[in-house]
Order: sequence, then C-alpha cells, then structure tokens
Amino acid sequence: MTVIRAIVTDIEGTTSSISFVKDVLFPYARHRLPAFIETHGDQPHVQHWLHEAAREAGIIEAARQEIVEMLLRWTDEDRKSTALKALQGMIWQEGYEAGEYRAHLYPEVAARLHAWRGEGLHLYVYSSGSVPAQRLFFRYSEAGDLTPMFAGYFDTQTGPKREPASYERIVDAIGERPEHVLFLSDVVEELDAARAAGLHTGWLLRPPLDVPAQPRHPAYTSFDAIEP
Ligand SMILES: CSCCC(=O)C(=O)COP(=O)(O)O
Ligand SMILES: [Mg+2]
Repeated sequence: MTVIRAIVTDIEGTTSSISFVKDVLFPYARHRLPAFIETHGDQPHVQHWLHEAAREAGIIEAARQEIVEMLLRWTDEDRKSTALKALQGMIWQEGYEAGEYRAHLYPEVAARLHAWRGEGLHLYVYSSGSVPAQRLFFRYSEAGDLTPMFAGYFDTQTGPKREPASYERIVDAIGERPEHVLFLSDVVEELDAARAAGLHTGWLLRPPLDVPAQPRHPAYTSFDAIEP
C-alpha cells in the first residue's frame, strides 16, 4: 500500500494560474527591472545575481546595460534562470507589500492544503521561482498567509526541474524516502523526472485543458480529486 507522508507542489499551473504569473508578475518585474538595477545594482546581493546572470550567459565582462537587456530578453523567453528568478523575486516584494496584487490560487487549494496538514502530511514547494519569491507568493495569497502550511521550499538552486537528481536532493533534504513523497505539477517533463527518482506523481490539468484518455501520470483537474 502507498503511504504518502509528504507532498511537494509546483506553483505555476498547479496551485495557481499560469496567467497570474505571465500576465501580472512577469510584466510587473519587467517594467521595473531597469530602474531596480539602477538603484540597487551596487548592493552585494543584487551584484551577486548580476554576476551569476553574466556567468550563465558565458559573458566575462559586460556593461550593466547589456546585462539588463539580456535579463529583459530572458523574461520574454520565460527562461528559468536562477539569477533572473532571484532578481524578479526582489522586485515582486514591493508590489506585494504595496497591495498591487495578491497571488492567485485555484479555489480549492487553500482548504486542501489545510486538510492535508490536518492529516499530518508535510508540505513543500518546488518552483522555478526563487525561494524568497515563493514565500512572498504564499504569504500574500488570495487566501491569506499560507506560509505556515509549508515545511520547506526548493527552487532551481536545488537543480533544474526536469532532472531526476533534483528530486533525489529534495527527498534527501526533507528526510523522506521517495516512495513516500508525492510531487504535483502541470508539466509532464517535471513529473517524468520526479518519477525517475522514485517519487509518486500527480499531473494537474486545470480546465479548459483536456485530460488524455491514457495520461502518462495520474491526472487531476483539481486538488480535491487527489487522495494521497
Ligand atoms: C514563485 S512565483 C513565480 C513563479 C515563476 O517565476 C515561475 O517561473 C513559475 O514556475 P513553476 O516552476 O512554479 O511552474
Ligand atoms: Mg508549473
């Protein structure tokens, strides 16, 4: 019998709509990125991620303006760059704190997270968004502060979401065996990687997406259909 003790969830397309991330968060950060780098670019934590972005692009020396243009291009390409995600997270903080938006959640998500916690399951997040951005997302969610629901957060500093080794690191970090962990995502390649690492998987196909007749992973249209 399968005993699930921990659930690791993706955010975009899983707990929350792709449109909130693409149409609200990304444009907010894109619009403010040049001014943010201008005013905060000398702070060590910002400098660190600017250097990381340059390193990722294989650039040895670049003017700050070139890095900014590259980051804007990466935003448009939805590149899952750890450096870009770290910088976006810093910019989103202002928007959350000013009440410009709250993080979207599908309607059943908050109640289901509460129910799973009540059943003693340990909950974690694994998203391409940086860990600070994930904390902000759930702190300023439409359903209020959900950060007490989560025991930990993982981002691409743990590894790319399409590589089995990332999931091996996560189960090690949370002190579970993979067969006791369920990973939820909307992206089949992420689920393939998690399964290759021995985790159980749940594929979120939110309406109006169609559920294939023979899905590659157990498929759900809502968290309410999942019975861990
Ligand atoms: C933490 S909110 C922003 C999410 C984000 O930047 C992103 O790329 C979403 O990726 P996910 O891995 O959650 O699908
Ligand atoms: Mg996703």
